[in-house]
Amino acid sequence: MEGGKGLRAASPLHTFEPLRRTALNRIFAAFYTCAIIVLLYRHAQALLNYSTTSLLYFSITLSLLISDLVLAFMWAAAQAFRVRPIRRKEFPENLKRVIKEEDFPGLDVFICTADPFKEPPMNVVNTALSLMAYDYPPEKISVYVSDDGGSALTLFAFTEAAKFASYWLPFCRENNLMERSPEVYFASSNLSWSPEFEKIKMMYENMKAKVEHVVDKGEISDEYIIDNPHREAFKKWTKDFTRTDHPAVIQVILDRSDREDKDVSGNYLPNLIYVSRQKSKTSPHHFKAGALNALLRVSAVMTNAPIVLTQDCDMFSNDPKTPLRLLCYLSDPAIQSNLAYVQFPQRFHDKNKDDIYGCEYKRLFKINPLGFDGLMGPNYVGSGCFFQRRAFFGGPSELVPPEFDELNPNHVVDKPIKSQEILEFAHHVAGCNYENQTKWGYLNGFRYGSLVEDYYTGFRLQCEGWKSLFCNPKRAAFLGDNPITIIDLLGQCKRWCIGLFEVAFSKYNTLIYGSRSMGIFMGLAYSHYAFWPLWCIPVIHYSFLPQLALLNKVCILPKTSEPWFFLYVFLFLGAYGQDFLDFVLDGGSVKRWWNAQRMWMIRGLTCYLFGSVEYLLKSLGISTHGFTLTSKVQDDEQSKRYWQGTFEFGVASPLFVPLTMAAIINLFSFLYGLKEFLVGSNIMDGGLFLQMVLSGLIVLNCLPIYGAIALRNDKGKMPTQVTVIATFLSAALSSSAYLIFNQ
Ligand SMILES: O=c1ccn([C@@H]2O[C@H](COP(=O)(O)OP(=O)(O)O[C@H]3O[C@H](CO)[C@@H](O)[C@H](O)[C@H]3O)[C@@H](O)[C@H]2O)c(=O)[nH]1
Ligand SMILES: [Mn+2]
Repeated sequence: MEGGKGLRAASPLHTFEPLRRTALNRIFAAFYTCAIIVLLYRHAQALLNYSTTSLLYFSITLSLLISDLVLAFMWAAAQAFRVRPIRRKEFPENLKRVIKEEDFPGLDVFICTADPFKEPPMNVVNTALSLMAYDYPPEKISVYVSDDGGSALTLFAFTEAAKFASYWLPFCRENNLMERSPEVYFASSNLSWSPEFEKIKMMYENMKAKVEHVVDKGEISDEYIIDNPHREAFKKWTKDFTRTDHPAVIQVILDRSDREDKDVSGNYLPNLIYVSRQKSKTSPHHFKAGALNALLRVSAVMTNAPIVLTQDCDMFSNDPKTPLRLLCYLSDPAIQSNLAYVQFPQRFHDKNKDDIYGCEYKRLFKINPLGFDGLMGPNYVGSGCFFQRRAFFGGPSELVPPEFDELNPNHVVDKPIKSQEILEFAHHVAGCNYENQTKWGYLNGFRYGSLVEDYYTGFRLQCEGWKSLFCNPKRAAFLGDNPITIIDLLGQCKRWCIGLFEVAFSKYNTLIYGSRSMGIFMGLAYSHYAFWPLWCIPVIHYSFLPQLALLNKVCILPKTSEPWFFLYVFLFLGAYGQDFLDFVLDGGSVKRWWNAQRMWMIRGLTCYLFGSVEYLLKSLGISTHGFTLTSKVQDDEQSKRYWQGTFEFGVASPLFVPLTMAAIINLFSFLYGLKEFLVGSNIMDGGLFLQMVLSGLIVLNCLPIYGAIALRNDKGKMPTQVTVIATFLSAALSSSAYLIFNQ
């Protein structure tokens, strides 16, 4: 099929094709729907026959019904992704026929960082360098670094990076490098040696050592800022300057209009601007969304490029031609006029190993691997996403103008960025009280009100009538790291759960408001994520109830001799099998899929549950919950264990208690069932077969947890405290179950 109408068919800029599995998906969905209806009918019938059964049986059926309803809802919502999957392709090589390089749009890059100790400044520098070195006219690029931690260490790292950039950028261009993050490039194995290479490598190592030394010491001694034009800026870090209370610091580190800021080969360098917005304990700062809105304004005042790229500090560019792929869509007037954003996937820089935490789940969770034309592209996932600036100011047909004309997306900046006037105004719009009584965060810019500001903003923009695209080239556009300890991973996921519920239960809820604004399929697709934490209901039910029943020889799932048995088998294999196929057809390995489904189970027993509870407490006003940063520091020992495929527990967190309990109870019920089977009791014919299989599957999933409880002695093992508490609670739970089942 042909995209980009009006272009010669011989040289399209982009195309898309529906995937072959579409028809199969739809047929399967029809069958599966029937099966779900039959299952619900079975439950309803059992409930109605209540008079002839016991209260116990009634409650078990009711609780199974509730979990199955959640499963059915999640399954139905996920079908929105499967009705019309497409795959897109871009042809950047055809661009030169439609657009000249001097007509390329300007690009403002936003890099967010918030804490020099959790997000090492050298990582942030590498991200920035990889983007500054894009294969794009450097005079069209401006890189803005948002430092929410307000740290002089970060500013220092960037003043050093700027010096290095004037060597690094020409080096990348002349050698046509693909990896333009120096750290990644120098660590890669296929390097060709040359004197020039040796020189630049030395330079990088020196800069890195210097920056890391300063960060380790935690302060910048005077000797380091000698001859530095930024000395004045460092003076802003007075005694009273704290991360939560400080004035705005905006420092132009590289200025492309400055004749001195050229690289060693005489080419322009991109603008590089350090921004730390003003913070005060008395005004809300809205975390990352607030930081991005401050950047939207500061960049509007200084450069106002029509395209904005948002980037987390731990995700670097892996393909210098990425912006050209974007242009393939923007050069198509039919698409350009209502396109809010193009999202690129962020893959994990995983050294080709299988990640025990199934890191690909992040991809499956947030980015559907396919594009959904007419129905959906993807949601915005916070990083690796190019926006049209215009999208932040009202729907495609009506502009919601900002307070000042200077912030209007159509405004043309006609003064140099270092001029007094521009700098003063930039500081003004970065003020902590600037947003009071304005539309920022509500009608303009990144939206406030949810800890998943990315998901929420993408959703709201699409409700306004904007479209989005998913661009999934073979070579990943961005690579980054993922947490290597399970507590970091679950903490991150808990924050997402709270944020998603904030959207699900707001007046902009995805199901009603979403379906009304964008149609039922989009509403469902967004709901699949908004109600994500609900997974904890079926996961917890199916991890405890059938097992406790098994321990008491009570049969709560169909017997092998009943026709219902086949219904259960179909429902289970159908959902699991389709998930497996989607994963594998998209290039995932079997082992990765296994890891990903294990993490799904673990999340169900941990962060989905705790996230839901914390959301509840938060909405009752009992507790508050902020944006807890994910740590990007890689402890050597932890890294080693992680890459050996060992789960990293280590901290005594309540999050691990229900998980350990499930591990214990499933092990016991499975062993009990096995014993009964071996001594020849008729428990299998009695219908406990499904319950046995379920326990067995969970035990298999829990193998690393048994290891962490009993076999390991390193720092990452399950803390004894957790094991003791979980054992105690499991004993209490099974005793109560015994009393209930045998009353
Ligand atoms: O007050 C804050 C908090 C965070 N950040 C930045 O936000 C980014 C994401 O934070 P991180 O701790 O890495 O969270 P993750 O869970 O890894 O982030 C995912 O989830 C977030 C929403 O919860 C999205 O914003 C991110 O883009 C997405 O990668 C980082 O660059 C931070 O520096 C800020 O700028 N200000
Ligand atoms: Mn992150």
